[in-house]
Amino acid sequence: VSTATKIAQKKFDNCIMNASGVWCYDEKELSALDKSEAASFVTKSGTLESRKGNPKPRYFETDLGSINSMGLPNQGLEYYLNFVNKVQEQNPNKNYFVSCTGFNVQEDVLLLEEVKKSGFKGIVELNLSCPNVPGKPQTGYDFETVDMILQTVFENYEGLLGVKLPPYFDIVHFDQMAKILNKYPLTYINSVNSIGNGLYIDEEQEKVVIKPKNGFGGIGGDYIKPTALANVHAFYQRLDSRIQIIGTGGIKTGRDVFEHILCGASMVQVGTALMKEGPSIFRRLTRELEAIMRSKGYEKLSDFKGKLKYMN
Ligand SMILES: O=C(O)c1[nH]c(=O)[nH]c(=O)c1Cl
Repeated sequence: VSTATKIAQKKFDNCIMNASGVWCYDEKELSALDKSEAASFVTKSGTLESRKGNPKPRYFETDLGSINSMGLPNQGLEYYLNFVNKVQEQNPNKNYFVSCTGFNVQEDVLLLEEVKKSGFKGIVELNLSCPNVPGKPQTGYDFETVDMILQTVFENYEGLLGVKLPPYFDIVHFDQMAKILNKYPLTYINSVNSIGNGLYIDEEQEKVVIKPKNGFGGIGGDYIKPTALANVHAFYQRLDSRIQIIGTGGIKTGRDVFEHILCGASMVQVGTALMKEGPSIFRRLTRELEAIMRSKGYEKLSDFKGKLKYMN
């Protein structure tokens, strides 16, 4: 049987979805994702109460990516749980994600109690890496706190739960974080969030381009793909195989999807490029990935997942 026929017969499970924060603020945006070719969707990170977020302009697109300092604007976790529970009922064969984030461990526990009370059957993404709430550090860079949060959260929460991590830039930090993560019954880790506190400048006006934090914001897009691939692969090398990896960062073509999977990702999420192109991007990325797989004779993701070669 020809390779092409084999691929046609074993269409791989779609593995592409949105990154939290992009095209997922309200029911309208989430419904558009649900209608698209995306494998699933994740909501904007919900907090205990709804939030307006930082003053605008707080998002800016560049040729190579984006800078954002949204400040966690969201409708509140309850809104997202109500909506996703409804959608989940209509599509039992899809696994939906709800993202949430507290400002301390007590809030994280309250959020997960709210999830449990709502009867949510999907996957929770605990965001440990928002870089844009003035005065709040990125939890993911405080290893002891991450350990304490996961220990506390898993004392009571039995559902499917993953964590959204910031990018790390030090091999010892990969070692230390993996050691902590391997202690817990995590469904997955999502690596990476934006690279925090970058600065993009309008040279003509000699000015920053976003209002919050004197122009400092999280960087996404082409700028961060090498960092994202390194984080995905570093955790792939270190985590128990029971913990899946969602790869996020710098994805705008089928090649980028292929590279994230080659580094060990089981699924990928698209942020900046989705913001630029809209939900039709999922059809394009799926087609481009299929073409690459066909040209290499791969039938399913496991044929190449994590199989990045080193130079011997
Ligand atoms: O400013 C934001 O809302 C934001 N922006 C990001 O780039 N990552 C996050 O996790 C969040 Cl929560």
